[in-house]
Parts: sequence; C-alpha cells; structure tokens
Amino acid sequence: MEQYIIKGGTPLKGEVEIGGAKNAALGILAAAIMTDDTVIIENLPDVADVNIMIEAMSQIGVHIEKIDRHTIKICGADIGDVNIEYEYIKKIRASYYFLGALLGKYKKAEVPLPGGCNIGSRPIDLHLKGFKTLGAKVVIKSGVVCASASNLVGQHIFLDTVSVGATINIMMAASMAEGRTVIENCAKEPHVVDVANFLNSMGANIKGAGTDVIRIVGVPKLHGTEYSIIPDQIEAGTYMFAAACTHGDVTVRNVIPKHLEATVSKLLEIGCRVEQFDTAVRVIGPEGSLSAANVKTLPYPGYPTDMQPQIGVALSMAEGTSIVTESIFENRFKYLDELARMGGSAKVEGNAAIITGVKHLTGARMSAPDLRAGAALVIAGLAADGITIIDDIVYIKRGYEDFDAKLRSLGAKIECVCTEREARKFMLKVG
Ligand SMILES: CC(=O)N[C@H]1[C@@H](OP(=O)(O)OP(=O)(O)OC[C@H]2O[C@@H](n3ccc(=O)[nH]c3=O)[C@H](O)[C@@H]2O)O[C@H](CO)[C@@H](O)[C@@H]1O
Ligand SMILES: C=C(OP(=O)(O)O)C(=O)O
Repeated sequence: MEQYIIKGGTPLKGEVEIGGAKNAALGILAAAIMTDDTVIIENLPDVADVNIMIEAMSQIGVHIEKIDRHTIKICGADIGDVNIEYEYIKKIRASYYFLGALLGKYKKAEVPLPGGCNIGSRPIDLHLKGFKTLGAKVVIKSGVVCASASNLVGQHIFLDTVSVGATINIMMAASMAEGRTVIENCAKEPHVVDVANFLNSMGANIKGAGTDVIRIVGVPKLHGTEYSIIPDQIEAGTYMFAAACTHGDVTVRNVIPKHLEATVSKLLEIGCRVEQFDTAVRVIGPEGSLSAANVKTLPYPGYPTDMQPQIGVALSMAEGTSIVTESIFENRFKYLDELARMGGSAKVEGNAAIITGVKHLTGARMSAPDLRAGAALVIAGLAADGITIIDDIVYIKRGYEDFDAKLRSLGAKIECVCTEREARKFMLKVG
C-alpha cells in the first residue's frame, strides 16, 4: 500500500503551478453530457475523483477521448442508460451531479445515493426538493435515487441552507426546463460560477451565479463548447499553508487571487507576509512562531471548510490558543487525533476545536482520515522534526495531482513509497 514518507524541517521555497479545480471539474464533467455535441474541457486536474467520474460517464455510453493529460473530448450523443452504477457512486460524492444533468437532458435519472470522504453526513434533501419543485417525481428505491418527469417546468426555489451541490444540481436541471427558474439563497462558490459559465458556453441562459439569486431561462437544447476550468483555490491554499508552516517562501502560480481572499486574510493574521500578483500569490512564513487566531468555516466568501484542516495544523504550531469552528461538516476534526501523535494539543467540543499551539511537532506514523485532513497531515510532517509516515494516501490522491512531486520541487523531502525497501532507500537519501 502506498504511503508518504517525509523528513520534516526544510522550509519550502520556490514556485508551484496550480491545476484545475477538482470541485468545479466534477460539476462540469456531469454537465458536459447534457449535449449531444462534442465538448472539449481543458485544465482538467488528473486526480482520482475526476478519473472515477470519467469512468462512470463511459459506463453509461459517453464517448471519452483524452487529448492530453489535462484535456478531454466528451460526446454524450450515445448515452444508452440513465442508471449510474453503485461501483462508481460509492467512491465519490459528486456523482450526484449526474442526477441534475440526466434529469435535465432525458427527464430521467437513476443514481445511487452518493459516497465520498467521511467528513460528516452529506444529505441531498435540498437537491431532491429542487427537482420535485421543477416537476420531477423522485423516489428512493434500495438506495437509488430515481427521478423522472414528463416535463420539467421552471419555478421559484428557495434553498433553506446554502448548498453548493444543490445549487449546481438544480441549476443543471433547470437549464433544460421549460420557462424561468429563480433559485434563492444560492451558494456563491467559484465552482458554482464556473459550472454556470460552462453551461452558458453550451447555450444555457443562467444569470446571477456568484450572487445569492440565480435566474435561469430553460432552453430545449445545449450545444458543444470548448472550456477551461478555473484554478483550484484549495490546492493553492494548501501550498500556501505549507509555506507558512515550514517558514518558507512559496509562490502559487496560475491562481485567481480573488478566490483566495479568505485564506490570505488568515495567513496575514497568523503572521505571514503575502504578496499578490495578477495570477499568482506569494506567501512568506514568519521567521519566528506563527500566531494564534480564531477561524470559522462558512460558505464562500467565508473561510472554506476544505481549508479547515490546513489552518488547524498551522494553529497547532502557533503561539497561543486558537478556536476553530467547523460550521459545514460535523466530522472534519479527525486529523487532530492523528496530530496528537506528533505532540499536537487540541480538544474538540461540539463543532469547535480548541487548539493550543506547541513549539515543535515531532514526526510520527499516521493515517490520512480524508482528503483535506490527509493533505494537512502532510503539511504537519513537512514542518515537524524527524520522520513522518502517512498511510491511506489514497484519500489525498482524490484531490491533489502530483502532490509529492510538486512538494519536492519546492525542496520538500517527501516520497511516495510502496515497500519497506523504498522507505529505507528514502531514509538513506535524506540522512
Ligand atoms: C457550503 C460549502 O462550504 N460547501 C462545500 C461542500 O459542498 P457540498 O456540495 O458537498 O456540500 P453542500 O454545500 O451541499 O453542504 C453545505 C451544508 O448544507 C447541508 N445540506 C446540503 C445539501 C442538502 O441537500 N441538505 C443539506 O442539509 C450539508 O449538510 C452542509 O452542512 O463540500 C465541498 C467539498 O468539501 C466544498 O467544495 C464546498 O465548498
Ligand atoms: C471533501 C471534498 O470533496 P467531496 O465533497 O467531493 O467529498 C473536498 O474537496 O475537500
């Protein structure tokens, strides 16, 4: 089984190129099957979740041609089946986007309830409420969501909770409904805007994405397009925190700095210097200790839940006590138990973690509990004294392309190993 082995203590230095946003890519791939024409998607990250999504698409008859590592040609003209198999669904949460895409195009979809990382319950009641309001009949049979409609008709839909998934799913279905849909209390995340822009480039009529009211006029048909996915603000933020925690100096390139505002604001608060350019952001960690800070995860433009473990690791090494409040998912603090093996000190009470910073973390063997928690533990290993081994890195590979190689290009001593022999070789190399 693959592991990351890390020798900590080297400040990361240099520049790193950020790839396309996984969470935008997953919505866009599903939306791409809504036309019978050919769609070309560029800047697609080569990560496990995206590749599973592509496999699920080919299983229902979508033609897929990989042009290069980050470019794909898709044609959904010959979809013979609206039933996505559980085999794919259990692995990724975003498989639920097939519901909105298939229901919009074929007025019928059968998709098992989603899987994905265990970061808390992932209800889809709002998605289903939206589909029902548009006129679909929705039933759950043996764990499969079966949605069908003779016709979808535009309506006024209010989301009780701000939900990225529900906003995107309803937007997809409503794009091909009859008439006008207004979705209120929408999520405003960059990935919501990217999916809306993609659908518009296919001929959809969506206005207001990025605000809390989205207005859609349904169209009977969508057409082919060529589209490039936005940069991944969470991948970028992860390297920015790696720079902070190792007292390094890292520039993330190919980013949209506006999407990183909440992350930058916290990096400044904990004592980093940050320089912003048109498409790059440079983070310089402090010479001395990081400072404590309180943080609460919120929908965009608030501090992202997907960046909570990364700041949690930084605060574990900061001077003083910090409170981290997780308001989106109830099970996103598992990395703190692993961090305790490295000398971290935290107490979780309800949806808040009280973190008391320690002067030094020491290397330890740990398991990645989920995607972002796993990435955060890698940051901890890079900052710690001694050797860290991280198991279950399959979670990290869900969302980070070439994570170890990109970190090595910044000077990190990290290797992905499969055997004891490879691990020993690494130890000999790093001394
Ligand atoms: C608002 C938010 O930060 N969303 C994040 C969430 O999106 P994801 O789409 O997975 O989650 P949602 O945005 O839908 O969930 C937001 C909140 O709404 C609740 N909910 C959601 C749908 C529903 O039908 N009923 C319901 O009650 C969820 O339990 C959660 O507490 O995880 C993704 C991966 O980590 C992130 O990229 C998103 O930025
Ligand atoms: C948890 C994540 O992904 P997903 O919602 O696809 O499980 C994430 O991107 O941090």
